[in-house]
This record gives sequence, structure tokens and C-alpha cells, in this order.
Amino acid sequence: MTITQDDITAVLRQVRLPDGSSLVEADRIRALSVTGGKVSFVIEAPDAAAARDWTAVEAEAKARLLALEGVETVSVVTTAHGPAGRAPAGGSTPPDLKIGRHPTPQQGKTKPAGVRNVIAIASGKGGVGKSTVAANLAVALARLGRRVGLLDADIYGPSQPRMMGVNRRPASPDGKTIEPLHAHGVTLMSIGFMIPDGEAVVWRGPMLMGAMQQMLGQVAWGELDVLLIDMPPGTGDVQLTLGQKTELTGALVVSTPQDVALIDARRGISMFQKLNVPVLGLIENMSTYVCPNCGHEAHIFGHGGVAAEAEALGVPLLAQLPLALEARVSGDEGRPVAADDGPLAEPYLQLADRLVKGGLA
Ligand SMILES: Nc1ncnc2c1ncn2[C@@H]1O[C@H](COP(=O)(O)OP(=O)(O)OP(=O)(O)O)[C@@H](O)[C@H]1O
Repeated sequence: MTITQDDITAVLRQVRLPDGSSLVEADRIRALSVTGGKVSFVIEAPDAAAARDWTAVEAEAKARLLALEGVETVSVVTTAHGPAGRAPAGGSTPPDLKIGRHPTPQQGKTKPAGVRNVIAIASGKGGVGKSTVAANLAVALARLGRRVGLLDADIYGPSQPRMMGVNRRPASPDGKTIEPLHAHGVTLMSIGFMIPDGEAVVWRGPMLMGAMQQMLGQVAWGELDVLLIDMPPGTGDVQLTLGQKTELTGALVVSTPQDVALIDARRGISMFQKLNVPVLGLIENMSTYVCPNCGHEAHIFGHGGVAAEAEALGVPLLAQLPLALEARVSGDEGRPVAADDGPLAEPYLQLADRLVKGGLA
């Protein structure tokens, strides 16, 4: 019997989350792939705590699917992907900077004084690991002795406070400039430090442009070899504004090997090309999955797609990063894997080294 995505979805519809809703109705299934009898997918939990509580849900989904005739293997990973926690109450008063104001007119492209290179980390689609890559690359560059800044411009879901393990409101001694925070050797600013939860999503083009201008111009970045910008997913206002108004050294585009992610990545690349922003390369995330129990290597999101795409587009494939539970847990705990020695840090250190040697960082 040939198994289809609909067969799998029908089974997953019966699996209930602790609040009684079904995995499918609650829209928690990502990257469902069915190849012959091999089924793989990701369950996306709203936050790390939920991901931990959903172990039984994952087990039930797997057991039900394995009971389905024609299903041979089921690979399922639960990841947490939610907005950063609210900045803790107390501490210093937030700077009265009204982030999200209308932009002041600007001629041509600029970049913060003292910053040598500005690199955008982009993705065509959400959830492919762009913020994870941005955080780890920043930490790896800092470990190589570079002066690195990381600007979390993901207005719709700022995740760097969580991934880098800091969430305080930045100080503004003079009420005009914003003092960035520091973590793992990286100078850090996130839109998430400045805005009340939920507010940003209502912003429109001009407000977003104003906010971006402030994040680049009002933050005391200091002297940096490179400033990485963690962009929102897709090809919206923020990307266009940054591409048009900021002197970007280039963009790194992150994708999973899935076809749908690649189609979106292509769109992102084409946008940068239209904006005359050099695409420095593609980064494949969630490339392979090595089972921590049996060592079996699986290609949950397919294999070879990003390399083929890079070749077709004439851009280098700069890194292939494995799908690893530790990468997710470290991100949720605020200590990126690149901060420690180990096999997961290696590709980031190599990527960082490549950028340094290329004079980009
Ligand atoms: N290589 C990996 N292995 C395991 N989990 C990963 C990996 N890369 C990212 N993740 C997890 O996947 C989720 C999404 O990652 P991340 O937030 O970096 O994606 P994103 O592309 O920035 O998404 P968005 O733009 O929608 O915020 C997170 O829970 C993250 O920890």
C-alpha cells in the first residue's frame, strides 16, 4: 500500500496535545515528508517548556504512524520556536526612544560609523534556523578574536534574547543612544529588548523603516569588524529597507534542503540580487540527522537540494549544519553550541574562519 501525506495527516489529526487540541488542528506539524514507507516531520512547540512536555505526544504520534500499514520508519523531532520571553520587570527604566517612529529622510546607503562589514543573515521562509545560524556564527567569530555585533531585526519573532541568554532592557544614559548588551563576546541588540510583546506585528512599512534606522544609527555599536543582522524571514519591508538603505557587505541565505524552503530561498536570493546586495553564499541547515541512540544518519528534509541550488545560482554552499537536538536545546538555554568545543561548533568555526580569510569579518 502506498502511503500519502493525507494518510499521515489523518493519523496525526487523532493525536492530542495536553490542551485537548489535535496536532494538526493546532498547526504544529512542519516539514512532513513521505518517501516510500519513510515518514519524517517536525513537531513545532511554542516554547521550550512545551517541547519538554510534549515528549508523550511525540511518542504517541510515532507509535500510531508505525502501526499504519506501509509505514516502515518514522523520524520525528520536536523543536521549540517561540517568541523570546518578556524582558524581566524592574532594573533600569527603558530608554524613551519610541522605537518604531517614522523614519527621517536619508540620502543613499549608510552603515553605523566604526562598523567595517555588515552581513545580513536571511532566509526565504521562517523556522529554517536563520536565528540559530546568526547566533552561532556571531559567537564563532568572537571566538576567533573578531569584534562582532549581532542585530536581531526579526521584528515578528525576535529570538536572540533567548538564544544568546540575555534579556534586559538596554541602558540609555543620555536618552538618545542605546547601549547594546554583551553576551558570549558578542555586542548584541534586539528589537525584542525594546518593544512590549505583540506590539511590533502591527507596524507597517514606514514604522519598520524608522525602527531599523534607529537600531542601526542610535545603538552605540562601537568599533566592529562585522555586524551580523538576523533578518525576519521572507522578502518584506524590513529586508527591502535594509537592502536599500544600508551598506550591506553581503547576505548569507539559510535554507533547509526541503523543496519548499529552497523555492523561498531562491526568492530571497533574487531579492538581494535586485537590490545589488552580493549573496555571499548559502547555508544548509538541518542537513542530516544522526540518531543519538543508534547513530543512524537520516536526511529528514531531503538531501543534496541546497548544494544543487547553490550550483545553479552560482553561489557557494558555505556550510552544512546537522539537525541536532543539542543545537535546539542550547539555543533555548541561551548558550549557542558554537560557544563550546565539540562537533557542532566545528562547522561554525570553519564558516567564521572562511569569512575572516575572505576579508568579510
Ligand atoms: N540544526 C538544528 N538542529 C536542531 N534544531 C534546530 C537547528 N536549527 C534550528 N533549530 C531549532 O529550530 C527552531 C527554529 O530555528 P530558528 O529560530 O533559528 O529559525 P528562524 O529561521 O530564525 O525562524 P524565524 O525566522 O521564523 O524566527 C528553533 O527551535 C531552533 O532551536
